[in-house]
Amino acid sequence: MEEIKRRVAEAAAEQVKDGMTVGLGTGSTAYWAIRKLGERVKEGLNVKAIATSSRSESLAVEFGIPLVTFAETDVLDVTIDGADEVDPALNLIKGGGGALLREKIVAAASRRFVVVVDDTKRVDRLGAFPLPVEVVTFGAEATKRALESLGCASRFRMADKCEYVTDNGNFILDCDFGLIREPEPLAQAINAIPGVVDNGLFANMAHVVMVGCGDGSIVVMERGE
Ligand SMILES: O=C[C@H](O)[C@H](O)[C@H](O)COP(=O)(O)O
Repeated sequence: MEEIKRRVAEAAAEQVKDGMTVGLGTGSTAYWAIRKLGERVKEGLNVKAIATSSRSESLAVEFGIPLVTFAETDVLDVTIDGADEVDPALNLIKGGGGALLREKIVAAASRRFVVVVDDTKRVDRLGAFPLPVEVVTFGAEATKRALESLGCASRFRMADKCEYVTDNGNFILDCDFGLIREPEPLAQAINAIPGVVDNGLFANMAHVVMVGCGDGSIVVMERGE
């Protein structure tokens, strides 16, 4: 599995060109893209990057990738990130690693959003993977009840017996909505709840999904406009 992730993530990192500003995703697949980009920087590739989490920021520093901020950057040329589920229309569930908010900000600011996954992430319909929703800590129980009124069962993500806290100081509620018929309206309904910061549904955002398969091939799914 690691080999499949490595191959697909490195193939995406190979597409980065000199002078680009790159969004660095988060997770075990994005790791390989960051690592490969670091190797290319050592060979002379000139890029700048914005990371989607403190973990990826540390990796960028470790691998020698120069970092910038949104104070210096309006638009990123490309972002390479993983996903927890991908449907045939390239809608995604993300946030299994808790980084969904920064990932969505970075993806939304990118000309091209490239998603790298292994083929176990492909589904006909999103929702087997519980949808991560980032909520502010104040009133989190009330936000949980409001979310459940939309028709899900939810639980706070835990880390070492305490609520998991995101890079932004918020909690994550993992929400089981069952299979999701219409991702975009659900994403909007969730984000309309006071206390919700954002959710892990990335509807109509990915431009390309690169899928690493067990036989060594890479399937490229492009979004139809
Ligand atoms: O918050 C984490 C991100 O959305 C990840 O990109 C996602 O969970 C996929 O991670 P992995 O490549 O480790 O399966």
